[in-house]
Amino acid sequence: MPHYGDFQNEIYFGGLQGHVPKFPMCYADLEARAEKAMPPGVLSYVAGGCGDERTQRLNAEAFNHWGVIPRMFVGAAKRDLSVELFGMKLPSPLFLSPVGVIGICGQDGHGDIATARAAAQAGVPMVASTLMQDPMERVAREFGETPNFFQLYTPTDRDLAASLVSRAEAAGFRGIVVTLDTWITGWRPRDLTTSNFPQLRGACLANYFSDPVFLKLLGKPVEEDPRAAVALFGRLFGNPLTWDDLPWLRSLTKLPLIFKGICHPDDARRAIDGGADGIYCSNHGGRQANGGVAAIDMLPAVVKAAGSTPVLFDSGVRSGTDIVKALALGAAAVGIGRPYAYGLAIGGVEGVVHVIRCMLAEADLLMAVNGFPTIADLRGAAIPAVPPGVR
Ligand SMILES: Cc1cc2nc3c(=O)[nH]c(=O)nc-3n(C[C@H](O)[C@H](O)[C@H](O)COP(=O)(O)O)c2cc1C
Ligand SMILES: O=C(O)C(=O)c1ccccc1
Repeated sequence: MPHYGDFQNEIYFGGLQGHVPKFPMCYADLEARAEKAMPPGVLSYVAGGCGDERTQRLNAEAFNHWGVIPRMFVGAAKRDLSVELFGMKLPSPLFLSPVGVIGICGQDGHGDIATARAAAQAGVPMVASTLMQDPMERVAREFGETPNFFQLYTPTDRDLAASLVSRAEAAGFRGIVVTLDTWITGWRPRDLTTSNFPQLRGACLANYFSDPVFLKLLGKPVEEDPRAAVALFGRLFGNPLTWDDLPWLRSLTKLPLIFKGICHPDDARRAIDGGADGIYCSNHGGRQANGGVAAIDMLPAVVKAAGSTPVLFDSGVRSGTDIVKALALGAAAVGIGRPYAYGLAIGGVEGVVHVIRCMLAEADLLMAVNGFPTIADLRGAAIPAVPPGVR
């Protein structure tokens, strides 16, 4: 079985033939290339976050709070990065987090389709946002063997919510991720400065505009009155859910149901008691609330509270090293948001696959060097980087 880390040999041996990689090899270079490739409005929307973005920065920096101590004489010559999630065997623990403008991050305006193709090629699940530039049924045609998930922004209209979920089931998605932290958007100075919110300009609304319940509520074809259609989206988008809504959400599907945006152990416990199959620990990459704790620092308590229920994680993951740390802190699977959006912007399908390959190669080689042949071996291996008492 080939290892993800073999990508390194491919690059060095390619160098003997005079080749150097076409795409950036680290996050800083990736970001810099994407800044040149993306239209300013899309770039600021993707790159930005809430307030002065201190939580966004802290998400990435806080990985420095944790470290893995290397183990010797393990001989981790063979590694297995596969995980089992909701009864599905995945070749790696990485997934692509939902990005509700991915449809317009690439050069061709069909970024959801490109991402789905990259997911299929790399064997890495895509969590597809409710906000898509092409309808979910079209995007799902690209999935191949890779299981993928549908992320629901629960609209205020319950029939519309039910319709979106049943369409996702029919299209072949393998789980439903309900995002809880974004029924209203956080204060985002970069977008406010330019009065720019892509969805309110009609971008990425294909799942609404193709939905029978939405069209019935609109009462006329979208083409007849596009402004009214966007306005209706604006009115229906955000549902400030409470615990009372949980039984209804659970009743919508028999697929695995995962709640995204959970950072408090009590919320994890209560969601599991209410029938959640998975908990998704995330602070939305610092886009929603500023001034909070870094997501990675909240992961251990959420994992402990979740017990045997799998905990997915994202926010601030920028490298394979970060993936390894999140796994060591108990994540069942680890997501990336901005990194693959930048990959798409600079290289389409190939760019996303490149970002995935770099992340997994680094994670695999780190596990080799540190003596952890499987993810199960990694569990519990991360400790605070500054041991108590030293600070
Ligand atoms: C441009 C952008 C759009 C996003 N759209 C969604 C979305 O539609 N649904 C959702 O649940 N999360 C959304 N997120 C949050 C991501 O799923 C994820 O939590 C976050 O990007 C992780 O942080 P990272 O970007 O630091 O990796 C979005 C993030 C970005 C950057
Ligand atoms: O921008 C976001 O982070 C996001 O998740 C979103 C997507 C659509 C509408 C509002 C917010």
